[in-house]
Amino acid sequence: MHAHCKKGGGECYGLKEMTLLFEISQRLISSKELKNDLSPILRMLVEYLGAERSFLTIFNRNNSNIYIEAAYGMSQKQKMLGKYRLGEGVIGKVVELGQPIVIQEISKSNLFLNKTRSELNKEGRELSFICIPVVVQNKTTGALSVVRPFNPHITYEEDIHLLSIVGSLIAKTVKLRQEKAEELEQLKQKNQELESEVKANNFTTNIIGNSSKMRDLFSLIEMVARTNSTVLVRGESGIGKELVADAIHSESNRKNKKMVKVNCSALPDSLIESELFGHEKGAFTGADQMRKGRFEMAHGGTIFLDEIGDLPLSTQVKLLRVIQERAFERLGGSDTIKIDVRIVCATNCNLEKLIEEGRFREDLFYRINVFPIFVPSLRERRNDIPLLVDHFIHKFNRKNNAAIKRITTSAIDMLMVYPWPGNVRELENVIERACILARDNVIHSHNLPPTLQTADSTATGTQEGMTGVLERLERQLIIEGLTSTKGNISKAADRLKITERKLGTRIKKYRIEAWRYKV
Ligand SMILES: Nc1ncnc2c1ncn2[C@@H]1O[C@H](COP(=O)(O)OP(=O)(O)OP(=O)(O)O)[C@@H](O)[C@H]1O
Repeated sequence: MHAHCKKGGGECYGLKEMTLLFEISQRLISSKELKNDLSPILRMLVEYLGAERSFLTIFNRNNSNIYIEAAYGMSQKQKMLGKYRLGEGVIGKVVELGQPIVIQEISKSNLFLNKTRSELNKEGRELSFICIPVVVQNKTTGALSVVRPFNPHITYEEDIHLLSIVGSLIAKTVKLRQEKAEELEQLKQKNQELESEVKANNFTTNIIGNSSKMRDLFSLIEMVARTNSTVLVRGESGIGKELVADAIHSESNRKNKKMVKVNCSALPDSLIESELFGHEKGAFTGADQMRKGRFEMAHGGTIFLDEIGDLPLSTQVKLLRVIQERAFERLGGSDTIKIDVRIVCATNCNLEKLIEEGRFREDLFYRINVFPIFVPSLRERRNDIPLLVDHFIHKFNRKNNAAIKRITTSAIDMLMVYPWPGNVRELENVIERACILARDNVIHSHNLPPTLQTADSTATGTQEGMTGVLERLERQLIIEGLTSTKGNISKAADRLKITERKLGTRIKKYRIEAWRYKV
């Protein structure tokens, strides 16, 4: 190397540099740890060259950022500051062009950005910056830089030559670091995506809707969630009242505590009290152990009382006391239990009418009606239908590992005009059924249930005659009855004001699959 030295003098490259290269290669051969830390090599470079600092930057191909991977002679803070875009400053240019760049006197250079905010001269002596690309398989993986006092005895070709040899010695390690960093970056990105998915998985992604009515609903939920007020969620069946209750809990500061759900209509009157308030051992025949009730279980959290209109009058009195005093006794017990619980109730009943009929206590009504939230029916927000359909197709695909891609315009048209007595629940069922029937991963109008087929789409029109039209109407009414009672035949018969037997024969006649409406 001495032979290449263009200028004479003691600072000329020579044996010293040969020794440096030899030592670097020795270190690379013997140490596995260098894979993790390149700074010993940078230190050697600085020491042998009498340089100020040296650093290695790596190019991240995922985001085109170049950052300092290892350095010697720089603080941690300076390292953090050393971030460059492809083509930005000296380093960005070296990586972009794959060519070395030398800046003789950095204090006079425009290209030298000094992002790391380092000194631009050393005790009055100018500093030079030499940067070479680290190339692996013809691709620039990073750049190796040295900042050292300006030395008029050394030509820059020599600097570049020496650094290029060091660069090729460490190239493999740099490549590994690059891959690792990119992998890390990808994981970070994935993590961020998941995090935002979880965040986005807040109530507005669970409760689908973009109509103004739904947006109003979202802001009501947000407002009330933060308080401890009792909430009454009202609206038709299958409309998403339970989702609203979930949202109130998950948006509240009780979200890390339990949410206990009780369906007041699902429990026989004889059991509801012990279910809600618990019982002591021996409180009644069969009570061979003490059992905590749902209110106790919900302590610190939220209790959701669904179908509150179905609560027997005797239990209503007790509930009133819980709401007023947050206190109760277990069945058969005398100790008063105090609880801290947020109460959310829901109903699809006309509570005002129940009060008139003496089936619901007026005082309880006022206690639970502190903050009523009305959930709009699907008919009132038809423009949400396409969004909901997409959501349910996605949900079905995920659940069944299916690949339904789309729904035809004519099928969507049919969904848009249907009155949806069973609301979103009915729409969900219709889409699930259509997904099962879809043959080419596309939902067509013929995959939708007959109730949705209009005269136009079935091409019957008035030709079917009065009996046909009446039968269709009868069938539709039965389906609506079943939908609104979740497939409960006796309740549906009640609602349709016909006997259960009569409803049974009609269901058979029209080949209605009543089980489909059970949820
Ligand atoms: N806005 C919505 N976005 C997404 N899914 C919804 C929406 N509304 C309802 N659903 C879905 O419809 C079904 C019925 O919802 P939910 O049980 O909350 O209704 P509900 O009003 O409580 O009914 P009910 O009064 O019969 O208890 C659920 O599967 C729910 O996930």
